[in-house]
Amino acid sequence: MAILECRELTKYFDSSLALDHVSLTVEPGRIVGLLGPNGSGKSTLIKLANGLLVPSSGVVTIDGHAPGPETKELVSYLPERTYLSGWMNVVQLLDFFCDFYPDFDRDAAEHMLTALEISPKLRIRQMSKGTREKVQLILVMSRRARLYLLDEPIGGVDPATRDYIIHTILSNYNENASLVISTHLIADVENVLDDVIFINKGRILLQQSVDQIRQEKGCSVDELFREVFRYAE
Ligand SMILES: Nc1ncnc2c1ncn2[C@@H]1O[C@H](COP(=O)(O)OP(=O)(O)OP(=O)(O)O)[C@@H](O)[C@H]1O
Repeated sequence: MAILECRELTKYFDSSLALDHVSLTVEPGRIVGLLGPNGSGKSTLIKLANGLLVPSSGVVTIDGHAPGPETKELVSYLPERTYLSGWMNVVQLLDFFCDFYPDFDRDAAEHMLTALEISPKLRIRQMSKGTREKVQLILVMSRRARLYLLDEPIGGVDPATRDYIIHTILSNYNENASLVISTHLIADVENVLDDVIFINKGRILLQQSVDQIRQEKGCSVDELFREVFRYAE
């Protein structure tokens, strides 16, 4: 069964259409790039999957269930904006995640924080944007979840560290889990993606595996994205 499924998922904000009859599936064990320009509906889709928004029509399910308390145990979510309190330091954040999430692997988180030389005493409000993103991503990826929904995880991280982060994190997560990464930094993530979903103005333009794209179209995801969006209305 698909871990995430949307059928004809539609979301209006007042009269403005943010998602327009979106149908897609994410299978277990896949790393999926949700790729689209600003305002294309990526965050709206992820929030609907988390139950933070309610669909105007259509359905979203996680492992066959509508978003709710049951699915929150399966999903580890990295929101677009931080929800962590500025006064908390890294140790307090680790304590918080341990208390809150039974599936949190504290050793794995500590290991990644050490690898990235992030001091345990550092408070959220003292962190640079990039460091804050690294810490949040480590916390979210240290849960042993079935589905990770990452909304723009690495926008503030410098390009030299992005690759390292992506690989550190991917070498620490459960291979049977699925990952949806929303980003417009395609070149940085395309080597780790199994599938891509292109979204524009609330509509899915393409859902395909990266291997298929390379074989059939003979180009990289980044090149195809530029091509498709050049002609998108
Ligand atoms: N709470 C809201 N109220 C009204 N309109 C909203 C709200 N949230 C999103 N929208 C609108 O819905 C559309 C999709 O927004 P969304 O945030 O999902 O895009 P996105 O692809 O995540 O963009 P970005 O890459 O800039 O984060 C946009 O036109 C946005 O202005």
